[in-house]
Amino acid sequence: MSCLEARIMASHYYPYCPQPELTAGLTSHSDPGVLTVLVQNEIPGLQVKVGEEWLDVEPVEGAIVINIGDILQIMSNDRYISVEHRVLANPCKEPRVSVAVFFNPSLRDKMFGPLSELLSDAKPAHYQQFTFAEYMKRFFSKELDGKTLTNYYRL
Ligand SMILES: O=C(O)CCC(=O)C(=O)O
Ligand SMILES: [Fe+2]
Repeated sequence: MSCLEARIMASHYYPYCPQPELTAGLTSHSDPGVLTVLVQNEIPGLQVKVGEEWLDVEPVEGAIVINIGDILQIMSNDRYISVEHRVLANPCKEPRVSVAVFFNPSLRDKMFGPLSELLSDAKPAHYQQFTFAEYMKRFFSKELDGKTLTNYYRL
């Protein structure tokens, strides 16, 4: 099944923040789509949540970051787990810049859920079915707040 046809690019600019401890660059979230490809400049700030800990994703020249998104977690019935991440406010004088490309399904009215090939009596579905249109509407009407989208569709 194809599910990567719709690609959306978002650019982020994080200016110098003189009091970074008082705010956030981007609050904690996981990306809703299938995969995200991200490039960042040399200024740090991106963090991923591993267990209860936030770990820095150190910028590496020429490297790209690939995030697993929520709908891949759902389609794989939790075989792949989407990554919760956030960006700290930027304490450096140079701005932080990142460019993300989100790979999403293009069939907005098609039903999505765990792939039937992965399910059996021993491995029941962990998520309900939904259209991608309904799913994205829910994403855009909520806060960027951790993994609430996967939690909403979990059975
Ligand atoms: O700026 C970044 O490094 C992350 C951006 C991000 O998480 C997003 O666009 O979903
Ligand atoms: Fe993100």
